[in-house]
Amino acid sequence: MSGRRSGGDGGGRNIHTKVRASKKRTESSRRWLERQLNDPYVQRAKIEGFRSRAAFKLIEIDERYSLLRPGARVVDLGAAPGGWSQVAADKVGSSDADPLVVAIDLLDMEPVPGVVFMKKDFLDDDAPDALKAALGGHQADLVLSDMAAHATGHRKTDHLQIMHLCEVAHEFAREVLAPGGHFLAKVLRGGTEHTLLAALKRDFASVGHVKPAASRQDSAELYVLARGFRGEGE
Ligand SMILES: C[S@@+](CC[C@H](N)C(=O)[O-])C[C@H]1O[C@@H](n2cnc3c(N)ncnc32)[C@H](O)[C@@H]1O
Repeated sequence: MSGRRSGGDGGGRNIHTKVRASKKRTESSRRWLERQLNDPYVQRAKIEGFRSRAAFKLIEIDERYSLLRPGARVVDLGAAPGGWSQVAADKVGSSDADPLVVAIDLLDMEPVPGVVFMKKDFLDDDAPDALKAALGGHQADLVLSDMAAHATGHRKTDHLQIMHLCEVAHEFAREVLAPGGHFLAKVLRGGTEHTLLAALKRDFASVGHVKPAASRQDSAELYVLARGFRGEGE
């Protein structure tokens, strides 16, 4: 009788698979760390007190399109850790006494002055009403979505997940935006973003894609910007 137990080979293969997977994880963590250390936006975010390098994407888009006007009401979907909320609150002049920015995320977020935050899944049925209540019955001038589901690494799946978030965000924007309001949302290149553009063109006067410099050039990330909401039912 062989000294090997029947599970021996399987166990051995399992260990090799685990070692390979662990090496792959270590390698990708090493690459991530290297990228962080060499990323000028990560350094700038630290120096300028922003929670994320993503803050510079919104700053850059706003410099080009003037979306964040003083007094504007903003909804920030997928807000954590809070870079976009910081930028929005600062530019619209939001304060805790008169908050103009409402934010939501699955994850917790350290408080940002002038931002009403709720930890919640935006895809929950009651999320739109909770956000509207936080807006105190006011319409919004800008709906932002930087939401991204946890990446699976499967390009098509990641693309479809983010497009779904974006479509639901568009539906929400139709319900809360004031006429003339704007919608900015993250998408990933991959095919169906043109369907979304067509849907947005029915509701907004001007629709297009934006790729800010702070968005990594080797990533499929893009932002769809729809300006000049025509108003519900038009
Ligand atoms: C790229 S991060 C946002 C970064 C943020 N704009 C900033 O400047 O710090 C994407 C966020 O989307 C959130 N998210 C993804 N799916 C969501 C969902 N269904 N509901 C709420 N938040 C979601 C994630 O938890 C994550 O924090």
